[in-house]
Amino acid sequence: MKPLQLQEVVKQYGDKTAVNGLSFDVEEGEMYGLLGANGAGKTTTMRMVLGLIYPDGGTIQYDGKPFHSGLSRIFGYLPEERGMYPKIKVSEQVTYLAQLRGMSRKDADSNLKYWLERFNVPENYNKKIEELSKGNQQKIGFIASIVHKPKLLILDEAFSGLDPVNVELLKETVKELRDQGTSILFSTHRMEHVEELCRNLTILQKGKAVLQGSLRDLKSRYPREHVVLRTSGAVEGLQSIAGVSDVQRTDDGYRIRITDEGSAQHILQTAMTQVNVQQFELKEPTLNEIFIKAVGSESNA
Ligand SMILES: Nc1ncnc2c1ncn2[C@@H]1O[C@H](COP(=O)(O)OP(=O)(O)OP(=O)(O)O)[C@@H](O)[C@H]1O
Repeated sequence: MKPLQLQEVVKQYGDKTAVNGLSFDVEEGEMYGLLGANGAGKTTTMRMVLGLIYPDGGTIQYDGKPFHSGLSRIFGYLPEERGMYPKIKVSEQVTYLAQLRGMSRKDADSNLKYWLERFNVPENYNKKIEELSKGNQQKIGFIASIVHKPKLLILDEAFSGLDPVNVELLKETVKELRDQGTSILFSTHRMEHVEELCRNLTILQKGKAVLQGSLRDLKSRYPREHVVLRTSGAVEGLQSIAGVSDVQRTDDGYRIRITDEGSAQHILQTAMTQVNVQQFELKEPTLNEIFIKAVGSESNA
């Protein structure tokens, strides 16, 4: 039984179709990536999964069952727009939210203290949200979404507004929760985070899945267009090899763009006849390149 299963889900706002026939599953202990340009339908999908809005078509199932009110206990949600009350103290707010999700005040308080320590902000316990920096508010929002140990964690742009050290801290935490069995639905505009954290993903465009599957499969569907060459010196004639579209000199070799994978062998042969080749690599496309190809110029959907 899958913790989360969407089948042909549709959401209309008037005559605008925000989500159009979307299907995907999230396994136990899996972090699933939801990507798409602004307005593609990511937040709408998450809000449907959380039961905050209802689909106009299709089904959403949790462990094989439809939505029911008891699910709020297993959900954790970090919305894109911070949903915290500015005038209320961190301790009161986070423990209250955890109690709404079925945790005792005592357990919520000790978990909150644990996470504040882990995130190096124990002094925030007695502060009001409005007294905190934007990044620290984000951390408290994140703690509020996990303090009650949810089974299904929904993270909408969870790392936005954080400095690189804190992004690492939250990434490590998310990986730990995933490895402990939490199912995570994760939306972001940062492709490298999806590459690092998610095995499976959907790229949405205007509410439709334009690309879907495992990162490995998606990468294998797209041609490899970059060659990295490290050499002992300069190589003549790279630009004139058939299929080479761009040659850039780097500190210790070349970065070459090709339009045909077959030209990679010719590049290697050409280099080997002239210099010592220290590295030769035909690079897989990055998710960023795949995204741009899939969504392309229509990214302002
Ligand atoms: N309450 C609403 N009423 C009307 N239209 C809405 C509403 N919420 C979202 N939409 C529309 O539905 C589409 C999908 O919006 P959604 O917020 O789900 O996109 P998103 O992928 O989360 O975008 P972003 O990356 O900008 O957060 C957009 O065209 C948006 O304008």
